[in-house]
Amino acid sequence: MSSTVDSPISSSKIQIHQLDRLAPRSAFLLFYAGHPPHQTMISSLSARHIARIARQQPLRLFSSQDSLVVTNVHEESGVAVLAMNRPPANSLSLELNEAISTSLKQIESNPKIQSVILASSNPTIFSAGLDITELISPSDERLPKFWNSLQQVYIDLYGSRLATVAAIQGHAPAAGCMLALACDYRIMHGGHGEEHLPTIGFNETQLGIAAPPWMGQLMVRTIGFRPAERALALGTLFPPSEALNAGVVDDVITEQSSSESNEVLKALLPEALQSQTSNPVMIKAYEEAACYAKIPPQARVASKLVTRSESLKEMQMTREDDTQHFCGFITHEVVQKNLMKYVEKMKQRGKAKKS
Ligand SMILES: CCCCC/C=C\CCC/C=C/CC(=O)SCCNC(=O)CCNC(=O)[C@H](O)C(C)(C)COP(=O)(O)OP(=O)(O)OC[C@H]1O[C@@H](n2cnc3c(N)ncnc32)[C@H](O)[C@@H]1OP(=O)(O)O
Repeated sequence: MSSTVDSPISSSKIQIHQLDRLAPRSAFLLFYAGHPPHQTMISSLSARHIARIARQQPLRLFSSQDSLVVTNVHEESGVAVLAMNRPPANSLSLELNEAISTSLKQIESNPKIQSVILASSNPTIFSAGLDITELISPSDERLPKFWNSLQQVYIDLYGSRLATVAAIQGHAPAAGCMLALACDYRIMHGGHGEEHLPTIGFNETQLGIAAPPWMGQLMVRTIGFRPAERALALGTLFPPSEALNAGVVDDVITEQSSSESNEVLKALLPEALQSQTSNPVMIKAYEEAACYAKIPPQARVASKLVTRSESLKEMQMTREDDTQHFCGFITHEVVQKNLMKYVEKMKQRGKAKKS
């Protein structure tokens, strides 16, 4: 039996073949059909349930407003988009980390896809790094789980079989910068005038904490030992042109969006990102992603392994120690005080901005 479901959020039609008998593969099947999935909702619906609803009425699989991550695939070009969608700042909570990892794996399971653009539905913030509220007075149970989820995002992104392109529309401090550095290519927006420059970098020391070794090493591998040593110690946040000069990003786009929307981006971008179809960072990110997608995948992946497998192995070997260090460090009284002060300042700044 086969039935077709009209998706209310995209014009694509989903073929559901004998869904009742495909329980464990239902999410995969739906994803495969080019439909942007919502992790929680798909996993919470049984295949039998989905099939029953599908026969009766149009199926609403997710609402892009409340998805932590929104994705879409464009099989013709082999490119997918995975966009963080956690207002107000895409700060990385346990749940957002898990959603990024799950979505990336789902995209990887589509053999027609060779590249993914990591993006943000927020036009001025790529990601504000770790959700600082996860670090303050944390529970003994959640803190290691949280850190593990971040390590996993790094492992999944850095070791992905896909070519990964970061479309950095706005700020990318700390773990936000880590996400970008774990990609294969980084394109940053040049900002809108001197007063509104986005920045990228590891600013941890400014919070009274230090980037963990694997994050610090990622910067070292990206920009070289001496510049990284200095940037890590000072907690430097690079504005776009400095980020380009230092090699933190590969490209900076200064042109403004045009009024004409790009047809491929219209098909590629999830609903929550449709306002970005004329965005020059997105256009460039798509061009780069499509360019990577044309390279024979075995060769591309083999070359990635040459540069990344050692550090990934090291990460796997030291993962547990790293979690212990992190939990010990974060729960230290002095660190907790520093973090509280930092959050207080952040809130004051927010209030001042709003008043
Ligand atoms: C030797 C062994 C050592 C072992 C140590 C091991 C581990 C240590 C772990 C260290 C790892 C740390 C990694 C991190 O990622 S730490 C987090 C760092 N992030 C930041 O410092 C960013 C803070 N935010 C900002 O600077 C700005 O918000 C911005 C991103 C530049 C955006 O600025 P703007 O556009 O002006 O927006 P607002 O400031 O008004 O923010 C909007 C909104 O979002 C809230 N928010 C922002 N960032 C975070 C965050 N990181 N976590 C939680 N919430 C955040 C902010 O409070 C505003 O909320 P309201 O609208 O409610 O006011």
